[in-house]
Amino acid sequence: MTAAPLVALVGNPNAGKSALFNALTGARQKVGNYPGVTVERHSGKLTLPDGRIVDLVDLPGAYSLEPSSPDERVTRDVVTGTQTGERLPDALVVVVDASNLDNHLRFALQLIALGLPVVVALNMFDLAERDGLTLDPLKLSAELGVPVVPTVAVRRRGLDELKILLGGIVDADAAIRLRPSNHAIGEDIVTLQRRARKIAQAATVEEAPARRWGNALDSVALHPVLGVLLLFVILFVMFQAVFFAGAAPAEAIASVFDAVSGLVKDVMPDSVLRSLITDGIIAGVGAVVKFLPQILIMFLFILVLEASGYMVRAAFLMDRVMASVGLSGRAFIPLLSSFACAVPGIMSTRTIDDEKDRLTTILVAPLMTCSARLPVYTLVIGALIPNTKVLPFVGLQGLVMLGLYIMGVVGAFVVAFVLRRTVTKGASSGFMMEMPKYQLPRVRDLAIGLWSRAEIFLKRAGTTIAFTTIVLWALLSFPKPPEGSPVSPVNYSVAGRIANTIEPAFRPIGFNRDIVLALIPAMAAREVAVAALGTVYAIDTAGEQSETKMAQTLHTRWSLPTALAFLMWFVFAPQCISTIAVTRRETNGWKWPAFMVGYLFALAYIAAGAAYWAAIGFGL
Ligand SMILES: Nc1nc2c(ncn2[C@@H]2O[C@H](COP(=O)(O)OP(=O)(O)OP(=O)(O)O)[C@@H](O)[C@H]2O)c(=O)[nH]1
Ligand SMILES: [Mg+2]
Repeated sequence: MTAAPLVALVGNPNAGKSALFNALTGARQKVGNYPGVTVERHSGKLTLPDGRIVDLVDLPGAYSLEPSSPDERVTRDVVTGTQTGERLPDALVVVVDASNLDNHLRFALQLIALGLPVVVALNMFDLAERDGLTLDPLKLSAELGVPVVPTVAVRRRGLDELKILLGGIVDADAAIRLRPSNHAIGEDIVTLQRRARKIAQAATVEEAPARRWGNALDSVALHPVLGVLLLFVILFVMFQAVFFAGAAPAEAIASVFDAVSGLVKDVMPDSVLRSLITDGIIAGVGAVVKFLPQILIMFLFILVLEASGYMVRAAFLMDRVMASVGLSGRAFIPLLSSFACAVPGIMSTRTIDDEKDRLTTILVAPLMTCSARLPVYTLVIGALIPNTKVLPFVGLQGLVMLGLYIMGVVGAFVVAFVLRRTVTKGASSGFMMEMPKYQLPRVRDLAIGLWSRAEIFLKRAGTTIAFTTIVLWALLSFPKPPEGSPVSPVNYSVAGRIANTIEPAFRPIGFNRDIVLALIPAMAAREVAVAALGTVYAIDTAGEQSETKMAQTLHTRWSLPTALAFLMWFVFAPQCISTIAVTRRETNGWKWPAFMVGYLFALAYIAAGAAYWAAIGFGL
């Protein structure tokens, strides 16, 4: 049996390769309206009209065959057959953006010159039409010498034609494989660019000056003052929405968990097993899951900003700030993805060409406030920061939350500044990123994006978080104090004793025993802190605790300075095993993850202490 033919999707960043890949294979690869979304190869299966199966790979976007960053290297190695563990593709689908033809044709010409069978997907044909650009695919095909098919990946237009053409070129019996013509491969960039422009002109039938509302939008979005203002307004609205719109659904989820817990208590006699189910699993997992609405609201904002094309504008605005601390403009998007989770953020640093630049970005990425901190922040802020309005529509809780996010960003900038002058010394490179076109986000894409986040979150709640909570529950429940003992069950337990031993080390920064108890299991994943507090209080109050009442318990047991210290700890502390693991993988060793963990713990301790003593000093 021969293996299925291998076809690779290649082209410039943001041409729509992943959108096409998803449409052809039914996969759900992330698409986003900015360059550098895909940084690894992904593969899937595609069925041709004649029933043959083809292995399709989606590759990271590249600008040319001379890679300037690790993700582009993957692309070059795959199409030249030098990637280890990967055979040379049998054909290429070269994806070009019809509305940005001369830029994209440059790379297309290099790819065609490799000599592999090629189909060109003239993608984003709808955007070209919107911009008043009329193209002639047949003319383009004649100029390039390969078949060309207009496509609109996101509306599944042109897919059937594409598959037919593909069927024609992936012929398993093709005995002769064209030899690369060294013509365009050896051609210098200027000649190549000139040829690309000529071909684009030849294929253009008409270019009507379209409405340039995008430009009008950009004159505000990219304005040095108005643009920054707009960015802050957007962020501000986002954090207010997290609190206002998220609160009611969060309470609804909490009351469902309470109801289930009540039901278990009604049908089961009081036993260790019942305590495991109610105090351990339901209290722990419920405490985390209730934050799902807030996390989804935050992601909805981020997804809309990504899909609309605004993110790259924000990156451009921040470029000057980034450069002043020695980070490259390209670091913006990895850092921004780290607001979701540092793991994909650190992986997307592969789009940064300079090694020192890239390392600095990796080292500061965990300072961006990831979504795992959201439950912790929301719980503590909700419990201890008064729900007052500073101004109409401006809630204090949302402001404090925004403040914590800003603290993380400022922390990252300061650390980057210091690192670039010490351990990762070097010059920073400038901003080089194409501005994507503005687009209305598609509901389907948003839904898929939200769904995949919800899946990741719930999976974590069901695995890592449930597991650590069960272990913690066991450590908190045994041994049991003898009947009539004055010592509380938690203090008598193994976990309580461990926490009481460690607690003195944390007393200078205002942490109480409950916090220390929550902190230890939260080393695995941050949300566990919330789950752990849920379990601690459930056991401590002999099951009287409920999800909906957790905030009240915190309110009575924690002082404001302690709460602030706790929040500051979470801004900085490196409590995430996955982040450490991905840093090891991306830096090929333990040196940098160890450095990262060390400096972050030091910062966390200092910041928490400073917050605690400052709050006491101000008499809070
Ligand atoms: N209007 C329109 N938008 C498209 C089309 N194809 C893709 N898009 C959008 O263009 C953006 C980029 O698409 P992706 O599929 O992520 O691009 P990519 O080529 O995989 O980009 P990288 O992974 O960064 O190399 C996304 O916002 C898509 O929704 C199209 O034919 N028409
Ligand atoms: Mg992609």
